Amino acid sequence: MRPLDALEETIRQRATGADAGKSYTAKLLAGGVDKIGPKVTEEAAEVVEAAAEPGDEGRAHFVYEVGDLLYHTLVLCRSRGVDLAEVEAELARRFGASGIAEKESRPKSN
Ligand SMILES: N=c1c2ncn([C@@H]3O[C@H](COP(=O)(O)OP(=O)(O)OP(=O)(O)O)[C@@H](O)[C@H]3O)c2ncn1[C@@H]1O[C@H](COP(=O)(O)O)[C@@H](O)[C@H]1O
Repeated sequence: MRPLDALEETIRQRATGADAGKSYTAKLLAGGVDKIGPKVTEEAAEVVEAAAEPGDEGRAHFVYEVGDLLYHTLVLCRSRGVDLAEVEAELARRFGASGIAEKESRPKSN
């Protein structure tokens, strides 16, 4: 299972009865979009800040912050009842619309 899928599954489990006192995810979900929305905004700003940091340390910090943003975005999706698969289907639809998927799957002619 991809880490993103495993994370989505954990978030799904937290949405069904986890203790908001013990689980940060359950606490966020209990607050709904009003609570999770500002966290996504905050994490997005931290991603952009980290993107400007130089060197290996800056790069590692950027990766860390992107992880935070993906986590909070998945929690927001759960709050709206949206699965990652639905977002992936939307991205796939765009590939279809732009013809990129077709071009990539086409055998290369020399
Ligand atoms: N990936 C994450 C993850 N990324 C970030 N965070 C939490 O997000 C919070 C962000 O930090 P902040 O300082 O901005 O927030 P805070 O001040 O602690 O809290 P608030 O501002 O929201 O009140 C921290 O508490 C982090 O621990 C995460 N919490 C949980 N997960 C995943 O979710 C799983 C379930 O977690 P629980 O629901 O806590 O059991 C974990 O095993 C992880 O896989």
